[in-house]
Amino acid sequence: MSYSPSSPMLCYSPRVTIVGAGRVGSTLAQRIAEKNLADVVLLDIIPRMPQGLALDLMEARGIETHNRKIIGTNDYADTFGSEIVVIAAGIPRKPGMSRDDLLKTNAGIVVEATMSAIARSPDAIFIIITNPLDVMTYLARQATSLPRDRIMGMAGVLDSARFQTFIAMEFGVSPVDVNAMVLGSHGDLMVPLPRYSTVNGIPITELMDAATIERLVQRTRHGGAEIVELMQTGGAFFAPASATCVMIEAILRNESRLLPVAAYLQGEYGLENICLGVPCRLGCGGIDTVLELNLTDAEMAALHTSAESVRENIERSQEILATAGDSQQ
Ligand SMILES: NC(=O)C1=CN([C@@H]2O[C@H](COP(=O)(O)OP(=O)(O)OC[C@H]3O[C@@H](n4cnc5c(N)ncnc54)[C@H](O)[C@@H]3O)[C@@H](O)[C@H]2O)C=CC1
Ligand SMILES: O=C([O-])CC(=O)C(=O)O
Repeated sequence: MSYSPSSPMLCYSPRVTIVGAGRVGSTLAQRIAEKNLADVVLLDIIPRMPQGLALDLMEARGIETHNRKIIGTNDYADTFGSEIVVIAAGIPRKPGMSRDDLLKTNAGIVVEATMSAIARSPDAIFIIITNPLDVMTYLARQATSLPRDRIMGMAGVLDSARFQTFIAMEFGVSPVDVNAMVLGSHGDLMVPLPRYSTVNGIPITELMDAATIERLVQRTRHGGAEIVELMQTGGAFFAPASATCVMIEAILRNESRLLPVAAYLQGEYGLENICLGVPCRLGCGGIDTVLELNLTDAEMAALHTSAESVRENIERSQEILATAGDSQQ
C-alpha cells in the first residue's frame, strides 16, 4: 500500500535532536516520543549505544500508542533540519562535587556539540542541560552567536518544581495546586522567591512561618546534591527530563508558557552579557519576552550575588577554552 500526500505540510513531523544519550538525554527522548511531540534523534559519542536505546524506544511505540520515529546515531549528519537541539552531553557530578567542578571537562564538550549541531540545523532553537548550566548556556551562545530568543538553558523549571514539591509536601496539598518560582543560577546561590510562590494563589508567606520557608528554600538550593548523595552514581534525570520536555512542548506547540529559563540578559535586572535564570515567555520562536519582576532589595542582591558566581566561572571557562585551543595548535 502506498500513499503520496499532495500536501506535504500536513504530514510534517517536527524533529528534536538530543546530544548526549545518557540518563537525562534518553529519558527526555522517551518523554518527547510518548507525549507525541516530535520525532527524536539521539546522538552520543559511544558507538552503538544510542542506536540500542532508539531501537528499545521504537519497540515500545505500539504499547505506548504513538508513531514517533526515534533515531540513534553517532553522526551529526543524521540530526539535519531539527527544530530543537538539546545538549545533554557531558559528565554528571559525583557525591562531594559541585556543578562547577564539571566546568573543565564539559566546556569543550558543549562547545563542540553545539557547533556540530548548528552546522546541520541552522534554524534550530537550542536548549542546554549540561552543567554547570548557566556557564554552558553562555558558552553555547558564544560559540553559535545565536540571538537570545533561540538559545536557553534548562534549570529554573526543575528548581521551581523542586520548590513546588517541598511546599506541597510541607503543606499537605497536591503539587498541582502549588506554583513556585526560582530565579538565578543553577547552583547553591539560586534564588527561590517565596513571595512569588503560592498555594492556589495564596503566597506561601501567608501560610508558613519564616523558619519553615527558609528550610524549604535551603532544601531546594541543595535539591540536586540531595539526589546525587542518595544515588551515588550520578544525578537526577526523571525530573530534569520532565522540565526540559515542558520547555520543548511550549515551543513546539507555541503555548506562550511563562517559565523560568536561563536566558542571555541584555540589561534586565541590571545584568548583561550573562546567562541566568529569569522568567521568560516561551513560544514557537523560543524566548519571546524576558519578564522583569519587581524584586525587593534583598531579592535583587541575592540575584546579583548569584550572577557574580556565574560571571567568575564564565571567566574561568574562557581561560580553559583558550588553553585547550593553544594546546591543539
Ligand atoms: N540543567 C540541569 O538542571 C541538569 C543538568 N544535568 C547535567 O546534564 C549532563 C548529563 O547528565 P546525565 O545524563 O546524568 O549524564 P550521563 O553520564 O548519563 O550522560 C552523558 C552522556 O553524554 C555523552 N557524551 C559525552 N561527551 C559527548 C560528546 N562530545 N558528544 C556526545 N555525547 C557525549 C556520554 O557518552 C553520556 O552518554 C551532566 O552534565 C549533568 O550534570 C543533569 C540533570 C539536571
Ligand atoms: O545536581 C546535579 O548535578 C544535576 C542537576 O543539575 C540537578 O539535578 O539539579
